[in-house]
Amino acid sequence: MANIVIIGPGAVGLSVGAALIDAGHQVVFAARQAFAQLKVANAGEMAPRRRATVVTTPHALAPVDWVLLCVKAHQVEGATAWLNATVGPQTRVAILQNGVEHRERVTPVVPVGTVLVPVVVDVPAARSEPGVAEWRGRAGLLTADTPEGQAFCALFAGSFVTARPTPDYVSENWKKLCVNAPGGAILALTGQTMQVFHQPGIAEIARAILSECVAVGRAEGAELPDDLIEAQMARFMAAAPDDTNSMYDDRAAGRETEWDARNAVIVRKGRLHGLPTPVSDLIVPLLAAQKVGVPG
Ligand SMILES: NC(=O)C1=CN([C@@H]2O[C@H](COP(=O)(O)OP(=O)(O)OC[C@H]3O[C@@H](n4cnc5c(N)ncnc54)[C@H](OP(=O)(O)O)[C@@H]3O)[C@@H](O)[C@H]2O)C=CC1
Ligand SMILES: CC(C)(CO)C(=O)C(=O)O
Repeated sequence: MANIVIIGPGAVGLSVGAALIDAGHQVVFAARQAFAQLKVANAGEMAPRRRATVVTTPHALAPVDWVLLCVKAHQVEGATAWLNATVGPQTRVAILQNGVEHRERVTPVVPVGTVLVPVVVDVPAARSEPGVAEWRGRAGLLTADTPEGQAFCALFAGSFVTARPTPDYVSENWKKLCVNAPGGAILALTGQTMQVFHQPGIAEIARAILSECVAVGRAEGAELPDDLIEAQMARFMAAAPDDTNSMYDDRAAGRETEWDARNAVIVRKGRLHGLPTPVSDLIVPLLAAQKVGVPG
């Protein structure tokens, strides 16, 4: 049994937290708002009763075996007090986020030498209220095939989450960005669900963002096959019309979106490699200009 603190009890944090409780670990949720019960289930299924241990102040915490950082990419700095309270010399910090800059984001806010475990998250999920989340159909996590990646995956043995190390983490991480960069931006900018991909011109924009992501990912060392673009486009076109994603959910609620981690990153890293990213250049300022506090 491991002692685990989950910072950020949102859609992903609650889902993986429920799995870790099922796997027999001591799980504490570090939250801004208290909740007593955890109601987490696969869509359409009854949530089993799980008691939640929740703390709302970092002073109530001490260093643990594992910290799972599940806040949004732009919320990492805001989680510093929680990290200060929970990370000791033996603590490993798993970063469950989208984007490809997990280490760059978290290294400045943890003690030098802290073991970081970036995680590719394939858990489509939404949180409806504190303590309540629904995941949709699959719950997969990927880490690098390192001793700490393996140790992280072992935490989920016997739970509904499938966690596994991959020999090519960089490529898997960029493949996930190839889903998130076009999907998140288009839904956040249009305020529409996945049916928008069938509107005139939208698929072309998605394909262009995807092509830029593939080119930059390859320059960063990811092995991305030639057929990835059309295979991903086919998945977008076949998505259920009312399907959404977390950028859509954030925009719909008037929250800040992860445009920097999912789209500006393509521009940033493209520049480093001298690669043109004209469509991302255009959409990033539009995403950045979306008004926080105004549901869209
Ligand atoms: N949702 C999804 O389907 C998927 C999401 N991801 C990625 O996983 C990561 C997490 O996403 P998701 O779970 O959807 O995000 P959510 O917005 O649902 O959850 C983030 C949580 O972090 C909390 N939080 C933010 N700042 C702090 C803080 N300073 N102290 C304590 N808690 C804090 C928020 O609290 P509060 O409610 O108080 O704001 C919220 O509960 C993102 O990088 C996302 O892109 C990856 C795959 C799928
Ligand atoms: C569920 C999925 C894959 C949709 O793009 C996602 O990562 C997100 O919503 O953030």
